[in-house]
Amino acid sequence: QIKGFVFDLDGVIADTSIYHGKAWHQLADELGVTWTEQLGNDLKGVSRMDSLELILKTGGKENDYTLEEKEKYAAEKNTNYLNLLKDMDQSAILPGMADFIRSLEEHDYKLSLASASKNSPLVLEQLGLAQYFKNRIDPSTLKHGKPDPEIFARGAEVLGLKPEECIGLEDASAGVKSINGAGELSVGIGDPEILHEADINFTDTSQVTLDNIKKAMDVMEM
Ligand SMILES: O=P(O)(O)O[C@@H]1O[C@H](CO)[C@@H](O)[C@H](O)[C@H]1O
Ligand SMILES: [Mg+2]
Repeated sequence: QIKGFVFDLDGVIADTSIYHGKAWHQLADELGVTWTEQLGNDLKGVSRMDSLELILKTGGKENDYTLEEKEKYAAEKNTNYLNLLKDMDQSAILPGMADFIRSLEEHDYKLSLASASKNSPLVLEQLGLAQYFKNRIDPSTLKHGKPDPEIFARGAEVLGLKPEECIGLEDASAGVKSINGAGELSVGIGDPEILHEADINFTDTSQVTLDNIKKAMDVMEM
């Protein structure tokens, strides 16, 4: 029986993936690395330093910079990202997500947040959703980032639930892998071809409701 929901943030609750994409694209241009949609997708759900490493590797530049220089570039990207976030308000909550989160609370489901982003407390504040996510996994305490199961496994633990009592929600394939690896039921939001490993697929957040999830679970005879 499902008792809890473990949420990714960027691209699931908040329309912030585009801002991360823009800020990484800006940096890739500066570093002379060709930006592609595929690269943009591959960075989704991946921690800041792992994202930078992925960009450098894509450009064959992974050995061109010292750790110090890499940290400087990562900080530069974050400054650009925070600038893009400056005017963000509750209108950046993805369609249907505020109602969905409220409906979960009304039905006494437990909620936790499993985001790779160190900016998630700020984003939740700006969206006026912080009160729903008191159980937030601090990504700086992780040994391994997504697609490793650690963050979603801890997302269930912090709720005092078993993985099989939880549903994880993600927009990134690295995130779906993490949910599956943790033994939770995975809901993939976005292109079903990219998120083909998800147990349940919705093309966009407006379809994510308790009813639709129950219907999909009935189809899976869960
Ligand atoms: O720079 P933070 O905001 O700490 O981490 C971000 O987390 C995002 C996933 O939610 C990921 O897509 C970005 O590449 C990463 O920079
Ligand atoms: Mg995401």
